Amino acid sequence: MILELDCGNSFIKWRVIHVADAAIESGGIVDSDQALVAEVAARASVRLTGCRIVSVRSEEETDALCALIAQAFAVQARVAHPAQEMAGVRNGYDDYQRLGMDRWLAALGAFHLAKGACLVIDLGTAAKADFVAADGEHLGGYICPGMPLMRSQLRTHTRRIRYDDASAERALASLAPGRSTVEAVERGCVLMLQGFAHTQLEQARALWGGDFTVFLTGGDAPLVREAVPQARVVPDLVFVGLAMACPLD
Ligand SMILES: Nc1ncnc2c1ncn2[C@@H]1O[C@H](COP(=O)(O)OP(=O)(O)O)[C@@H](O)[C@H]1O
Ligand SMILES: CC(C)(COP(=O)(O)O)[C@@H](O)C(=O)NCCC(=O)O
Ligand SMILES: [K+]
Repeated sequence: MILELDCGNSFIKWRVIHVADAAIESGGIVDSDQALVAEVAARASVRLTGCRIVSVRSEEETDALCALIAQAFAVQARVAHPAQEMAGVRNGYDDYQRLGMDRWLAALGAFHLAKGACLVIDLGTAAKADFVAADGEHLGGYICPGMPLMRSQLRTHTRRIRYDDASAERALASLAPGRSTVEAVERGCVLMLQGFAHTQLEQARALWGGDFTVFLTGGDAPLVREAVPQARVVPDLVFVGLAMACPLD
């Protein structure tokens, strides 16, 4: 079995898949290396034979995670690295090594699934959009603060915006104009995310008319899915690209 890890800025997404058919054995989301090792050790019933990782964290943090995995599960992790070109997609950055690896792998996965022009909207710590043309040329993209960053900026840089996580969750039962601080902030930030998604769709339409596929991924994808009904919601899009960039057998 193979352990797959997607290390974002806030969370590590993990799953264990079977080598033969890539069927998913188990998976989860954790907020630390230690929690990851504990969860995988508790739930992955069969011994791991390999591990592949995509990380947007520092090299030191990624190396430390690899060392921890080697120690806990006796497997050498393979870390996905940037490429100028892969699986028919050409990296559109001036310096290809600067493109976030999660964005690159999501673009690879999306082009593989769409087999044509595609727009990837990935809503995590940051909100990202990437454009891949029908011929595989990655045209670049956009990075904005995602839901956790918008929320925490308001909480940190104002004196009178304070609320707890439970009331934040309750506030999102509707998107009507807020009648309390928590409703005003939470709903306002969701509308910002939806506005981001709509603007990206407009860009894609200007580029390609109607002939493209929209993918929606990242932990906060559910907050915009109804606002972008034409999008294919693929929560594991980064893992699709990771399997392409780091084949293991
Ligand atoms: N089970 C979960 N645990 C934590 N966050 C979650 C979970 N499900 C959805 N989320 C949302 O996902 C967001 C993080 O998205 P994610 O794509 O994991 O970010 P990153 O890759 O930057 O770490 C959080 O802001 C949170 O709202
Ligand atoms: C933009 C990101 C911070 C997004 O990280 P995430 O929201 O997935 O945690 C990451 O893709 C990154 O560090 N990119 C490098 C800069 C760039 O892509 O231009
Ligand atoms: K991510």
